[in-house]
Amino acid sequence: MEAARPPSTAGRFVVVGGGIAGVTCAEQLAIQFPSEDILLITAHPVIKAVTNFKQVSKVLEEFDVEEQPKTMLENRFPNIKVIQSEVKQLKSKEHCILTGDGSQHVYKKLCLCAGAKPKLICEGNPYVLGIRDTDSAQEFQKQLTKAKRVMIIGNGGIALELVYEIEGCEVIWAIKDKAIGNTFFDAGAAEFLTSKLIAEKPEARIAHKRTRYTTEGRKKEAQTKSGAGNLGSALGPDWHEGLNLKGTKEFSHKVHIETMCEVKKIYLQEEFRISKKKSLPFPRDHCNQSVTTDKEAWPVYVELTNEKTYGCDFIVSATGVIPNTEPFLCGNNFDLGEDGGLKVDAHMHTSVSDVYAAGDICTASWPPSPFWQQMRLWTQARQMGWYAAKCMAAAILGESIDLDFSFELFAHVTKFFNYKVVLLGKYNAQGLGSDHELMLRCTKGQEYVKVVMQNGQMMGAVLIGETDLEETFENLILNQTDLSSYGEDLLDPNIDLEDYFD
Ligand SMILES: Cc1cc2nc3c(=O)[nH]c(=O)nc-3n(C[C@H](O)[C@H](O)[C@H](O)COP(=O)(O)OP(=O)(O)OC[C@H]3O[C@@H](n4cnc5c(N)ncnc54)[C@H](O)[C@@H]3O)c2cc1C
Ligand SMILES: NC(=O)C1=CN([C@@H]2O[C@H](COP(=O)(O)OP(=O)(O)OC[C@H]3O[C@@H](n4cnc5c(N)ncnc54)[C@H](OP(=O)(O)O)[C@@H]3O)[C@@H](O)[C@H]2O)C=CC1
Repeated sequence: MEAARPPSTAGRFVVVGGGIAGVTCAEQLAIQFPSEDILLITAHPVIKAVTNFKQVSKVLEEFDVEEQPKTMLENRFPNIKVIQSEVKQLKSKEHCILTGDGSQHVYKKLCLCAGAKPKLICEGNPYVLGIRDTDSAQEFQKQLTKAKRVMIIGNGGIALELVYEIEGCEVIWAIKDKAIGNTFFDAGAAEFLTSKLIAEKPEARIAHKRTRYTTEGRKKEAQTKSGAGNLGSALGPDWHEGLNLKGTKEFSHKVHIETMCEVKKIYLQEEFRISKKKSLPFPRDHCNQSVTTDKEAWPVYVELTNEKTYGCDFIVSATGVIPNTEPFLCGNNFDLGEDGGLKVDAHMHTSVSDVYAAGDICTASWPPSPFWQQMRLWTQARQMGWYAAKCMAAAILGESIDLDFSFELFAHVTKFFNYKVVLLGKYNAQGLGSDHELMLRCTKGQEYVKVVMQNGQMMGAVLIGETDLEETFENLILNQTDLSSYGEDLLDPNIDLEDYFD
């Protein structure tokens, strides 16, 4: 492909953030403008790079993610210069950013990819941990090695992974909902998975084809003190693989689930003792014993809204994320989404001139395709970073650009409880109201297949286990094939759908 003309506007392309979104954006800009310097500014000494990218179907993709020292990126792309420094202030009117090392960088187009941070149930409590980056994951591991009981709050991705991975430590899992995994599953899929949580873990794990995560860069940079506070990039698939998530005891799983409750109050040991002396009415714990009879003196106690109180060694707040817009974007006039992200239009452009955003920091604010929704995931960070670079280039070159195809259909491949999990389209009938029907096929311990249908057309699907249906279903959703004549036969395992539709 012929290299694009160097843009004439003053300043250069600047990307903030060394996570998947920022690195992908910088790489793509470097490819499009080989004779231009691209500046990547990131708070952390290691960057995240996508490797072994494979488009496995129209929308489903597989890739590995590596933590790398910044020099590896600079060697691969000599026109990318990485500066390790925290951005302290954006002066959008002047088109410049100020960094912690006292420098000022003028940009012609800027892409903000500063990610997000954990939204904790309580700030400043040393017993409440959030997990975001390698440093916080290591801190969690350190605490776990001394723990007999931990409490996990939240019902999304991190909680699902932790309750399955933690061994040798009692887990009390408190969720707001009736069933586990509300961000990914309905009650049926939750029930299918729950049996796996109660069973002993098999010795050998099944290897699944999926995104992999390696920390080569981190090992190489192990001696480097990041000084980046909590500004590391987010972990991702298989982040726990290299960590020994074992407590002090010898059993594998011991998970107790408290449903439909939230945290009412957290007491440190001393506060708890004082309130006990005042003989407040103490709720009962999961063994149906009053906590007052619990012989253990726990460092921290959690009172739930269902009137139960549990003592534990520490609490993991796996309660979602908040986009990293504070404090460095203060004083600029960004439109924010309800979730606190920078609103971006169909060209990944924010409400501020020449400023784009991608990944966890942004809130997609274009009218979405009927089968897509934003979720703060690795795949979307990569797709947005790549597409943002394309849009920045198109704007400089005065070209038009259509919304990328990856935003046509939501597609996520992951692994929960050692099952392969594929989510497609409106997999939980999001936004479809009551005007839809569900079809199910389930073989206990083996597979769970759910499709969401509307007017005889497939709108979404949840595939758990080795179903091999993802590509066919992807096509059925994208093509909006009329499936009304198949009725329940659509999920008949004796019918080879591929023969019909591929
Ligand atoms: C524990 C965990 C497990 C996950 N598992 C999965 C999974 O299995 N599958 C999946 O798809 N997704 C998963 N995710 C989500 C996924 O990791 C994120 O959606 C994705 O990595 C976000 O990428 P990003 O580039 O937008 O942000 P980040 O990776 O957070 O990168 C942000 C970058 O910005 C830098 N930065 C921040 N502020 C500043 C500043 N002021 N100045 C300079 N630099 C700054 C940071 O140092 C960092 O380099 C997981 C997340 C977590 C926390
Ligand atoms: N395999 C994968 O794909 C994984 C993906 N991730 C991603 O990493 C990011 C962080 O993960 P995670 O923290 O689990 O975030 P998620 O957004 O996945 O889940 C947050 C959970 O916490 C609940 N919650 C929010 N506030 C409270 C509260 N005050 N009290 C109790 N529960 C609360 C939410 O309920 P509600 O929805 O009702 O608000 C939701 O169940 C997410 O973007 C996630 O998608 C993480 C791990 C694995």
